[in-house]
Amino acid sequence: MATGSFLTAIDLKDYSDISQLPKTAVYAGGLYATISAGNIDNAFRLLKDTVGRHQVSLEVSNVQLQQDVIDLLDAGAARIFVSSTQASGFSQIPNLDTTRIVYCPDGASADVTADLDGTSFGLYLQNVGSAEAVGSILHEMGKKRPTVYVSKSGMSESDAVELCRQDAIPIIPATRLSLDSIASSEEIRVAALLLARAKSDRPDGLLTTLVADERGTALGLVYSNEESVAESLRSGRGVYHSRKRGLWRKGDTSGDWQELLRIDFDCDNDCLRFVVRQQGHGFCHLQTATCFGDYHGLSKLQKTLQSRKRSAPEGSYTARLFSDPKMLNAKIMEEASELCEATSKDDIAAEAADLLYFALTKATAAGVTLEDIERNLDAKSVKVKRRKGDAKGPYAEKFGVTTGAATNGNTATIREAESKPKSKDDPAGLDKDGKIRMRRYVTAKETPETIRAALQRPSQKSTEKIMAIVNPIIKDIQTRGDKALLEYTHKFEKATSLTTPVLKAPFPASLMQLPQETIDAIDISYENIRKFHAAQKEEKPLEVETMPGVVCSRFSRPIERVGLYVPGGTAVLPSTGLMLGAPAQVAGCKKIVIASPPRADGSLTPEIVYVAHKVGAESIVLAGGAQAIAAMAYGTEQVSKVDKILGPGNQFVTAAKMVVSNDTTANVSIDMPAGPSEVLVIADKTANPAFVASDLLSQAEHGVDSQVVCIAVDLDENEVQAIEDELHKQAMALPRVDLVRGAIDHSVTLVVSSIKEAMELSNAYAPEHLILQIADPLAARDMVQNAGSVFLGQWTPESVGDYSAGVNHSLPTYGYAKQYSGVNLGSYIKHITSANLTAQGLKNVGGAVMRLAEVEELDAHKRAVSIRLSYLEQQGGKA
Ligand SMILES: NC(=O)c1ccc[n+]([C@@H]2O[C@H](COP(=O)([O-])OP(=O)(O)OC[C@H]3O[C@@H](n4cnc5c(N)ncnc54)[C@H](O)[C@@H]3O)[C@@H](O)[C@H]2O)c1
Ligand SMILES: N[C@H](CO)Cc1c[nH]c[nH+]1
Ligand SMILES: [Zn+2]
Repeated sequence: MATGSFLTAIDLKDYSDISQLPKTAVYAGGLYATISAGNIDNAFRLLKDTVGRHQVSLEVSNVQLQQDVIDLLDAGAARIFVSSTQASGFSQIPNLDTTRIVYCPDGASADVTADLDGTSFGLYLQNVGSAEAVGSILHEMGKKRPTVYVSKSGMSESDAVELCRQDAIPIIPATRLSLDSIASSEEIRVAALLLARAKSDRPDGLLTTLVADERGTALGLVYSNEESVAESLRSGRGVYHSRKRGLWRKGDTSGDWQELLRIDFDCDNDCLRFVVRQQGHGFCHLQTATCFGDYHGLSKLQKTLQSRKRSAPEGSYTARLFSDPKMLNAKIMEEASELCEATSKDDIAAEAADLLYFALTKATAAGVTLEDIERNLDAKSVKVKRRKGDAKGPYAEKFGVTTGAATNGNTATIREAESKPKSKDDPAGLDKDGKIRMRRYVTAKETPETIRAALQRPSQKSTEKIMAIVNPIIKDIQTRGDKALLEYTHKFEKATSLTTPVLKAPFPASLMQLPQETIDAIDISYENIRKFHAAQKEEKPLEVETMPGVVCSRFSRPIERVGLYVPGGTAVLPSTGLMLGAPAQVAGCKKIVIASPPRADGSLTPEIVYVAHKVGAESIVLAGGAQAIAAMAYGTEQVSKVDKILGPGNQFVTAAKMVVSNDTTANVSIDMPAGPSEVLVIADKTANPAFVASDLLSQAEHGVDSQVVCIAVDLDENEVQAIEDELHKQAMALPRVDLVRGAIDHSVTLVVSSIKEAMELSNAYAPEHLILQIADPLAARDMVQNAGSVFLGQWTPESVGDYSAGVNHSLPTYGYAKQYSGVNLGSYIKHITSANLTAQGLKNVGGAVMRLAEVEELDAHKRAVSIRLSYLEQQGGKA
C-alpha cells in the first residue's frame, strides 16, 4: 500500500503531540495517519488526545500486527487499514469489531483515507496501478461508499470516472477542485475539498451552518461559503458569511469570538456544522449563551462551577467544597450510596442529580471539563477489551455481589492493580508505594484546625435523607404490622422464603447445632459478661434521712420488656447478643426480645439462636433495620412490644431508634447512638508495632465506615514506619482487606510529643475504644475523660472486650462518649425513689414547702401541707 496523502494525512513519526498537528487536520476533524515500526507510541498518544474529537484512521505497516491493531482499536482508532495478507486471522478474534478494519489488497497503490465525518471514506486516487486494484478496494469497503477524489496523474480521470459510475460512487473530478492551481494555499484547498461534497439547497449557493458548542448544544444558525470556511480554517476562529455584511468574523465587534474546534457535515451533506468554544457573553446578540436562550442542565452547572472556581464568595458552600477535597470526596461517596438506595423514579433522579453535582465539582476543581468526561466515555465505548465490570471488593460485599476477583483466587494482584495513589492531600485508597497506610500528621508541624479536621469521623448520610427512608418504614409497620415487616425482610434481606417474622421460645435444638468449641467459647464469654454485670448490682436500696423525720430512698426495678437489636448487615454478631442479653437477664428483665436480620434463606445463624436461648429470650424477630426497631417499639400481631430498645446498628437502625423514642405513643426508650466501630490506640516507645497494628485492624475490619486512630507518642521515623509496615503486612493477609482499605482511607496516625498531648487529643475525640499501649497505662487512665471503654497495656487487645473479658462492647461512637455510657447493668434498670415523713418531719420541712408554693403561686400545693399542719395543731401536735 502506498501512504496516504489526502487532506489530513500525516506521518506519525513527526507528531507525538497533538498540538503540533497541522491546523487544518485538526479542524477538519478527521485524521489519517501512517504508522510504521518505531512510532506506534505516537499513535497511542495521538489517539489518547483525539478520540471523541476526531475520527482517526490509521494505516498500519511494518508493525507487529495483530496485537497492535487490536490495541489501536481499543485505544479508539476509528478504523485501521491493513493489507489483506497482514489481515489474515482477524476474523477469528472474538469481540473484535471488524467493521473498523479495512482490508486493502496488496500492491494497490491507491491512497485511502478517512473522510471527514468518519462514516464514509475518501479515496484519493493517485498513481493508481490498475482499475482492478481500485475495484478491489471499493469491493472491500462494502457498503461504506467512498467519495472518490481523482488527481491529475496515474489512472486517467475518465477511467476513474467510469469505474466509479459502475459502482454508483459519488465522484468529484479533480478539475472541480483545481488542485494544482490552489495547492499553494492549504486552507483554500481544504475548504474546497470540504465544500466539494456539500449540497446547497439555496439559490444563493450558501451553505446552512449550525454552530454548536463542545458538547453539541446548538448555539445558532448561520451561513457559510468557500471563502468563509477557508478564512475560518486559516484563523482558527468561527468565521461565517453574513447575507448583509459578507465575510463575518464572529466577535470582531462584540468581543464574543469563537475558537474553532472542528467542521463537519450532516448526513446528507446539506448542512455544515461548526463546533466552537464560545468566548465572552455567548453566541446570541442578546448576550445569551445561545440563540435559543441560556444554558440549562449540566452545561449550566459547569459554567456556574467554573465561574465559582474563579471567584467563589468566601465561605460559600461551593468554595468550601473546592478547598476541602476530603469533604468533597465524602459527599461523593455519600451521594453515590444514596443513589444506590433510591428506588422510585423521583428519588433516583434526585440522587443522580446530587451525585452529578459533586462529581462535576471535583472535575472542575481539577480543571476537567464535561467535554473531557464525554471524550473519555466515547473512548470507552469503542474499547475492544473491556474490564469485566465486576464490582470491587467493599462494594461487592456491601451489595452482596460475587466478584470475579474473589472467586479466582487472584484478589491481591487485581486489587493492587486497581488501587489509586494516596497522599495526605489525596486520601484515596493506597499510598503512592502501593501500601495500605493511614494519613500521618506530626502535630507540632500542623495547626490545631488541621488536626481537628483530620480527626473528623467519616461523614454520614444527612439526617433528612435517612429520615426520609426510615419514617415511611416505621409508619408502614405501625399500620400494616407483620405483613409489612415480612415484606421489608424479603426486600432488604432477600429472604423471600420467610413466611413468619417471629421465632418464639423454646427454640428447637435443631436450630442451634454448633461445634462444641463454639458452645464453649460462648459459654465462657457469657459467664464473664454475666459476672461483671452482676457485680454492678446495687446491694440494697439507698436510704437517707435528709432532716429528722424526712427519709428519702431510691430503689431499682428492672425494665420489664427489652428489645435487643443484634446487627446482621456486614457481619452477623452473636457476640452482640451476649453483650445485650446477659445483662438483661442479670437485671431481671421479664421479657427479652431479640431482633436480627435473617440470612437470605430465611434462617438465623445457629449462634444467635443459642445465645437467645442462653439469655432466656422470649422470642427472636427475624428482621433488621428500621422495620425491626419499629416492630419492637409498637408491637405487631406477632412481635411483642417492648419498653426499651438497646443495641448498635447502622444509620437506619440508629435513626429508627431516635424516631420511636421521640414518639410518645410508642412509649419506648433507647440506650444510645452506637454506630460504626472505632478505636484510638496510644502507643509509646515500649509498644510492640505488630500489636498496635493488630488492634487498629481489628476495628478497621468492621466496615468501610469504621475509623481507627493511632497516636504515636515521641516515636521517631523508624518507629512509626514499623507500625505502618506491620499494618500493611497484616492488612494484606486479611480476608476483609477491602473493608480495611475503606476504613484506613479515613484513618490517621498522629505523631505527638507527650502522653499529656495524646490524652488531650483522645479526650477531644472521645473514642468508642481507647487502647493504651504505653509504659504506665494505669496512670494514663486517670487522665481519661471521654471514652467508651479503655484497654490497658500490651496484653489487652480490644477484641477481648468485644467477646469474652466481661466488659460490654455495645458502646457510644461518633464522639457520644462525651455524654453517654456504654451498655451496663444500669441500662436495664430504672430507679424509683420514695419519701417517707413522720409528723415531725412534715413540721420540719413544711415551712419551706409552703413558701416555695407561694412563690410559684400554686395554692393547692401549699394547702396539701397546711391542711395537715392544721390538723396536727387541732390534735395538739399529735399525729
Ligand atoms: N458501637 C457499637 O457498640 C457496635 C457494636 C457492634 C457493631 N457496631 C456497628 O454496627 C453496625 C452494623 O451495621 P450493619 O449494616 O452491618 O448491620 P445492621 O443490622 O445494623 O443493618 C442491616 C439492616 O439495615 C437495613 N438496611 C440496609 N440498607 C437499607 C436501605 N437502603 N434502606 C433501609 N434499610 C436498609 C436492612 O434492614 C438490614 O437488615 C456496623 O457499623 C458496626 O460497626 C457497633
Ligand atoms: N467492636 C464492636 C463494637 O464496636 C463489637 C464487635 C462484635 N464483634 C466483633 N466486634
Ligand atoms: Zn469489634
